[in-house]
Amino acid sequence: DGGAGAGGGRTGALSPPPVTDEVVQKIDVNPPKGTRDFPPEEMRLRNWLFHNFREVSRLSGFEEVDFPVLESEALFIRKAGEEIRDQLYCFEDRGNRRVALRPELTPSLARLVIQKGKSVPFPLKWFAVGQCWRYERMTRGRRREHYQWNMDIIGVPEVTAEAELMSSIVTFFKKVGISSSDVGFKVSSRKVLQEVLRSYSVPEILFGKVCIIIDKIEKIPIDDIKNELKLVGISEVAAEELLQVLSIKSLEKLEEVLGGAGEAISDLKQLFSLAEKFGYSDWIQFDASVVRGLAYYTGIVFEGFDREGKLRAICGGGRYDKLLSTFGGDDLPACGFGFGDAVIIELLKEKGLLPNLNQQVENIVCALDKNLQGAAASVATKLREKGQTVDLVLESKPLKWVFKRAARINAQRLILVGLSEWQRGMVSVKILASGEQTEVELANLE
Ligand SMILES: CC(=O)Nc1cnc2ccccc2c1
Repeated sequence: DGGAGAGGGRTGALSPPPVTDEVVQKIDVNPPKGTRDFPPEEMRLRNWLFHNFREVSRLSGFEEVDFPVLESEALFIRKAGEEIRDQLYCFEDRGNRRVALRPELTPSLARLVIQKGKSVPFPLKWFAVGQCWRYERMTRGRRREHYQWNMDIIGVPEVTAEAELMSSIVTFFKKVGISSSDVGFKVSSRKVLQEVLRSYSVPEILFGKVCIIIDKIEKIPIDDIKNELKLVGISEVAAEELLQVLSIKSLEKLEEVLGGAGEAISDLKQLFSLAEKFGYSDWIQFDASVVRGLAYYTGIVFEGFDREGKLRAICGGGRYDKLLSTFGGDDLPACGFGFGDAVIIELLKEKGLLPNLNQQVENIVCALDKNLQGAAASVATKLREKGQTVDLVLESKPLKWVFKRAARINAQRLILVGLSEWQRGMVSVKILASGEQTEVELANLE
């Protein structure tokens, strides 16, 4: 209702409601539309997932970085008609600055690389796990935020960098129990598109726009694709040839069409041979229709997909050799990928691979009467100093309540601090699995 809230009907300019400490109106306890809370159970799963992301990145010698979730809007203004641009979560702040919640991490990473300039040792191998935002009409009921794992290599022009990145993703999949019969990577190069467009002397500046249109190939009718291509100035003949080439599923066929001289073929051949050496050949396949939906990719592009075809892309990435120079930096070769936190969880559910994560504590410590609360606290501290996890009962509770809590938090041991034992320097220790109960000297408790 806006105006008539707490302070009764207000006239003239809306003034903030009077600060009162009683509840003036029931607030909505749900998180904002399209966003999630992470109560303990969900947070354990999220931590498990992010721990695996970080372990794989560490295994490959990558260093973790992070950036503000809020960036200047200018960082994301691209003219190629990307969906991520239409859904930018942008606004004007109180200093009248145009800002945006980041929709992806790569532009921030590029900004930091340029900021660091020559002071960092190339090649850079950086990774990040960060929340990304989009603002889309809730009609679609989709989430407005998700977390993305990114790994990027800056300063390596050869496709060994792309091969290394895909190797890291394969390592992650294996680590969580996913095999090449569950998922695969569709791999292509935007140089395929580039070579076809050049043969029809289409100006380079249309390249990004054409890629974004082509990326919608499985999302909108083919006639709309042709129409959009015509609108940006691609001739019907060129569009036909483009769509023909995009249906090629083998490198041999592609070589027949493009000839063996171009970079697209040599990059892809090198990549497939490296995949063999890395040992993940059975995970990847050439598919010329993969272009990805981000305008800045310039070379190899890849996306992880579930072989049952039930889910959206699991992850995606590629080479973006021009992004840093468009931000005014040096012309630095770069490649990377983004891996969202949503589809992978759906896939793990489908495959019955979700880990069973419960709260675990080693000890629950309880005073048997309230005069021993201090004693119980000293026992808890002693155990914690030894690195043991302790849930300390903070108020006097009936034993029935303590046993119930011990079971719920999966405590291994119940430590009871009773008066007669305490006076003899002892505490009572009950192993909850076996029920075995013993008296232990405080000094020997570990
Ligand atoms: C499946 C899912 O949650 N996707 C998702 C959710 N939020 C986003 C926010 C920004 C960019 C991409 C996003 C993608």
